[in-house]
Amino acid sequence: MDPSEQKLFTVLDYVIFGVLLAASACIGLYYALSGGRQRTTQEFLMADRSMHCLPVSLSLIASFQSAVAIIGVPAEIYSHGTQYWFIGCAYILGLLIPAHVFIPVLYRLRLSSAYQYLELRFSKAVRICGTLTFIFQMVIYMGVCVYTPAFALNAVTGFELWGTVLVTGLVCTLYTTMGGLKAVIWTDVFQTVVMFAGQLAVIVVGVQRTGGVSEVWKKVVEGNRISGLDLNPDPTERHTFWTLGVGGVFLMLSLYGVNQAQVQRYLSSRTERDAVRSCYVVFPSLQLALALSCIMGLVMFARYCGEDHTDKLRNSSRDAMVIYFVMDMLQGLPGLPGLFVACLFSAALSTISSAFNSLATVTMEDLIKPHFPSMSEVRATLVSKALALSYGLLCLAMAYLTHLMGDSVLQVALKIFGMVGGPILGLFCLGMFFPCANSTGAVTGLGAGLATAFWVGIGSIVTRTYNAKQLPPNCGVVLPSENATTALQTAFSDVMRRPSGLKRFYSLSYMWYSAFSCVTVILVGLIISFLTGPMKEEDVTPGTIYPLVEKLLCFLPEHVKTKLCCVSPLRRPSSEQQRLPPQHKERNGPTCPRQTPSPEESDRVSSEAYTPFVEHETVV
Ligand SMILES: CC(C)(CO)[C@@H](O)C(=O)NCCC(=O)O
Ligand code: NA
Repeated sequence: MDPSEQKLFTVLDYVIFGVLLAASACIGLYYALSGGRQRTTQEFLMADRSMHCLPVSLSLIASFQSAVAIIGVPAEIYSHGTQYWFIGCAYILGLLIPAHVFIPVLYRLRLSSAYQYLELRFSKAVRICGTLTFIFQMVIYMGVCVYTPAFALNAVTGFELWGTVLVTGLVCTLYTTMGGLKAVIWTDVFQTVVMFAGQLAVIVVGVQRTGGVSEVWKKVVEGNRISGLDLNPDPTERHTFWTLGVGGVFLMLSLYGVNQAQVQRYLSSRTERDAVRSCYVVFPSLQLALALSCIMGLVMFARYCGEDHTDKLRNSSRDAMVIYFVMDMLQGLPGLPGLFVACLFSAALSTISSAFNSLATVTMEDLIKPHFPSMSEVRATLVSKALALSYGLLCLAMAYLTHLMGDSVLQVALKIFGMVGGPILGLFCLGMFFPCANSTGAVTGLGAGLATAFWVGIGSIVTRTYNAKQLPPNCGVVLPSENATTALQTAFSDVMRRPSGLKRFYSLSYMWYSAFSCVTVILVGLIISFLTGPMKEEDVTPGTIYPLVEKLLCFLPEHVKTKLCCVSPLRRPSSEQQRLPPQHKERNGPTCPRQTPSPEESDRVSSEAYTPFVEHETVV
C-alpha cells in the first residue's frame, strides 16, 4: 500500500487543483476591474473600509492558519498525544481581549497601519522600530508558509519542490497585486471553505478505512494518545495546561490583537461593531479548525499505531508522514487527493496573501508616505502594488532559507510568533495600559524584549534542549506492572535530565516565548520610563490609552477610583481640546457612532473628550 508506488493523481485531481488556482486568480481579476478598480490606496490597502463581518471573520482565521497547522498539528498529536488541543482554551481570552480592548482603541483612531498607533502614543522612532520588527517577523514566517506544503508534498508524491513553491508564490502575488485587500479577503473566504472540506474528507475516509469511530477511539486510548489536563507548573515542560492555556493567550494576542495582518481586517470593517462581531465568529471557526487537525492526528495514529513509515519517504520527518497518511487514505478515490492538495495550498495561499498585503501596507504607510507627504494618490497606489509584488518575490527567496531549518514546522512557526510577535505585543500593552510609559522606555523595552527572546530562542536551538514527553510509540496493550516500571523510569530520567543554570533558561517552553518577551518589554519599558522621566498625563494623545485600571475596578465607588488612578485618560482638561487638529472628514460611513463612546461610557465621559487625535489620510 505504498502510495508512491501507484499513480496518485488522476486528471480530476489536477483539475480540482487547477480550479483552486484559477478561481483565486479570477477573484483577483474581478476586484481589479470592479468597484474603484484599485485606483486608491484606500481601496487597495483598506478595501474602502466597507467589509462586512462574515468575510472578515473567515479571513481572520485564514491569515494564521496555514499548511503549517494542517500538517504540523496532526504530526504533533500523532507523536505526543492530544495535550496540544488545550490551546483551544487560550482562544477564549485570546479573542475576547482583542475584541474589547485592542479593536476599540485602534478602530476609533481610524488608522491604516497598526504601527501608526505607536507614533500617536510615543514617537516616530517607536513606530519605525515596531514596523521593522513586524516586517522581519512576516518575511521569515511567509518563507515557512510557502515552503511547508511544497516540501511535504515533494517527499511523498514527488511533486516538483521548487516548481510548487514558484507556482504558489506567483499566483498569490498575482491576485494580491491585482485585486488588493478586497481580493485577499474574498479569496480567503473561498480558500477557508476548501481548507475545511479537505480536512473533513481525510477524516471521514480515514475513519471509515480504519474501521469506524469506535475502532479509532480504542486504538488511540490503547496508545495513550488521549491526554488529560497536565497541570505541571514547570515552565520548561513543552506542553501543559499553563504553557498552552496561559502562554497561548499571549500568542493569540500577538496575532489577533496587534498583528497588522489582523488589525488591517478590523480596520477594513464597515463599523466597529462589525469588527468586534467578526472576532466573535472567529472563536467557533478556530475551534473547528483545531478540532479537525487534532482529529486527523488521532485517525492517523489509529491507522499506523505508531509504526514508523518515514523510511519510505525521502526525508524522515513526521510532517511528511502526515501527507503520506493522507495519500494512503485517499488513493483510489478520484478527486480526493486533489481536494487535499487544494486544501493545503488554500491554507498556504491565504496566509501569504495576507502577508504580502499587510507588508505592502506598513511599508507604504509607515516607511514611505511620511517622507513623501505630497505623493499623489495614483502614484501611492502604484508604489503599493509594486511593494506587494516585491514582497511576493522576496517570499520565494525566504522559502530557500527555510530549507535550512530542521525543526518541526509547527514549532518553527510558533517560535517566530513568540520571539518577534511577543515584543510587539509588549510595545502595544505598554502604550495602552501604562500612561506613564515614554518613548525612550518603549524603544529600550522593545530592544530588551527582542534580545532576551532571541537569546532563549537561539540558545534552545544551539543547545538542542527538547523537552517533550516520550509516549509509547505503538498501541499495544500495556500491562499494569509494565506501566508502573515505565512510570518509575520516566520519573527517574526526568530528574536526571532536568537541566541547570543557563541550560534551564534555554529549555523554557516555546509556548512561553510570547508571554516572556511581552512582559520583558513592559517591565524594562516602565523602569526606563521612570528613570528618564515618565510621560505626563497631558502629553498623552487622547484615545491612545485603554483605561485598564478603571475598567477592572469598575465596581468601586467613583471617589476611590479617582484616588487610585492618578491618570484618567478619558477625561481631558478643556485646554487640551484646543491643541487637537480639526476632525477630518470621513469618506464613508457615519461619523458619529464611531467616535462617540459606547453607552456604558457615555455617562462618565463627555463625548468630545473622547474624540481621538486623527492622523490625516490621503482621501480622494
Ligand atoms: C495560530 C494558531 C495557534 C491558532 O490556533 C494556529 O493556527 C497555529 O498553530 N498556526 C500555526 C502557524 C500556521 O499555521 O502557519
Ligand atoms: Na491560511
